[in-house]
Amino acid sequence: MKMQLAEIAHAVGAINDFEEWRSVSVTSVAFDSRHLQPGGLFIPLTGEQDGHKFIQSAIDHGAVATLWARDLATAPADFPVIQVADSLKALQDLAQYYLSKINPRVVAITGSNGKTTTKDMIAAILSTQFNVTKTHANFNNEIGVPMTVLSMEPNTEMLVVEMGMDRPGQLDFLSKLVSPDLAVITMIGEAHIEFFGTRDRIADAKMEITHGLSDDGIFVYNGDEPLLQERSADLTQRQITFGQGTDNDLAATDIQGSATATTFTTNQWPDLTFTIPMIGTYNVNNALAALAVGNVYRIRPESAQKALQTVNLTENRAEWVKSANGAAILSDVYNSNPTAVKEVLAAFSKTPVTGKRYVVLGDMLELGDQANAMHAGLAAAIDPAAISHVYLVGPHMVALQQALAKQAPELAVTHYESADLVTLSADLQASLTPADQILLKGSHGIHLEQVLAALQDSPEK
Ligand SMILES: CC(=O)N[C@H]1[C@@H](OP(=O)(O)OP(=O)(O)OC[C@H]2O[C@@H](n3ccc(=O)[nH]c3=O)[C@H](O)[C@@H]2O)O[C@H](CO)[C@@H](O)[C@@H]1O[C@H](C)C(=O)N[C@@H](C)C(=O)N[C@H](CCC(=O)N[C@@H](CCC[C@@H](N)C(=O)O)C(=O)O)C(=O)O
Ligand SMILES: Nc1ncnc2c1ncn2[C@@H]1O[C@H](COP(=O)(O)OP(=O)(O)OP(=O)(O)O)[C@@H](O)[C@H]1O
Ligand SMILES: C[C@@H](N)C(=O)N[C@H](C)C(=O)O
Repeated sequence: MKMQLAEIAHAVGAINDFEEWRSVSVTSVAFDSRHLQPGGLFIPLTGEQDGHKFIQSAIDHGAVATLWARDLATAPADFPVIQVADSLKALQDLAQYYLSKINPRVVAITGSNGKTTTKDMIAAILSTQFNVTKTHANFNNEIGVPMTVLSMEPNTEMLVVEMGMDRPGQLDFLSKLVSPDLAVITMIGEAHIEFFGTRDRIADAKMEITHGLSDDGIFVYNGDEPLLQERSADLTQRQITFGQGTDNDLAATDIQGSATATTFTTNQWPDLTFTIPMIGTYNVNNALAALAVGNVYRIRPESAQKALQTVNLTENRAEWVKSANGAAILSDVYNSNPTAVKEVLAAFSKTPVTGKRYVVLGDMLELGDQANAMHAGLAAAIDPAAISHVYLVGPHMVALQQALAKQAPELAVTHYESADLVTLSADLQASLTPADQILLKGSHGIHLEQVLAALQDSPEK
């Protein structure tokens, strides 16, 4: 980005006199002083601590100006300051201004699972023809979305933005913040169901992503999900469905999976075989969503085919890596919820292996009073003929341990407390041989990435 301070001050409703600094040029923004680049605007946010206390660190890292939502008397002397009432709102207002200035077409993606993967796939396909800016990693909330907007280069033609939520109203806000031209819902699962109670209410909240859609906007959604089909009937915008069902506008046909890649054809382009460098039928759905979006923007299917084949995916989403002793690790440690676990277990249990298959499952968080039943319910997705040993981590996983003791008493199952990741890692290192495969999946808050790092024999990520 490149804006002068005067422009920024007007966009955020500055309440101080900034005239002497009006021509200071800003080329980036950061809310963490440690991430500031020279020429950056520091945006002090309040988390556990008050970000304002890091202003000197911001200046040391190259900040040329700062927002300030505190008494001006506490601001740094002789340094460009824009005083605002609320720095988070100022960040959001600045993003909305910058978005209108660059004026890209906006594709917004949400869903209980698959947001990040689908975002990466859509960006890869659109990048074959357009200048694309996409969400960095998982920056998908009321801070992450404005940061994504402000990361756009001036020549950005397409903005591909991931939107997350764990409460009603959040997607309504984010959708109205960026006014998408096209909105995608990947699927409805059980993520954050603790705060909704039912999948119906999750679907209601996910549909909020259409609230910012213009009348000529487009809604792309998983046509296999009845909760979305029901709700899409209320929309006037053009709709495109994708999924496995043959009645979808874009349906997968002839899916063939291997450990490291999945191929499929579609009803729209029956003579074209698509390949994605990842495991799982569920990722075919993510690819279908991306193909549907590419088709809206007239990307040739052959170009989309090539883009999917080499898509650069965000780490720890069913990513194959090697352990220090050569065993194959399927790292799916970013997050977890029941549908995601069942999907990846189904795929992992079919992968060819010469040694044994091990599974490490960490607690699935934010499931509320359904947690015990949902953890026990995973037992049906664990095939003792395919899996040699199940390692469970966290208090909720005791319910799965008990269910497996009844369902498959012969299956080796070991349970660890959340604090015992070092012990778990040591036990795994003692068991794994180069011929084995191991799946790691757990909620963000269980931090199985620590086990991953131990098995890769690298410093904790
Ligand atoms: C509020 C905030 O700024 N949080 C960030 C902060 O965390 P924390 O509060 O622990 O930091 P501190 O108290 O230490 O610091 C306070 C501020 O001071 C800054 N600072 C600190 C030290 C220093 O030396 N210099 C500094 O300037 C600091 O940056 C703070 O601003 O700091 C962390 C480290 O920078 C940040 O990671 C943290 O950011 C939070 C996680 C955040 O929301 N970041 C967004 C950019 C984002 O999108 N993060 C995503 C995860 C989003 C997510 O969880 N999405 C959910 C769905 C949506 C749920 C929604 N309700 C929500 O709350 O998110 C999902 O399921 O996907 C990501 O990180 O991947
Ligand atoms: N379409 C899908 N259906 C079911 N599960 C999926 C789907 N896509 C991905 N997953 C599962 O969800 C995990 C996270 O994928 P991804 O990060 O793309 O989703 P996300 O919605 O961004 O997740 P989060 O909300 O945790 O950031 C994957 O590793 C996989 O286990
Ligand atoms: C990534 C974050 N929003 C999230 O989903 N947290 C849950 C509770 C987790 O820790 O898995």
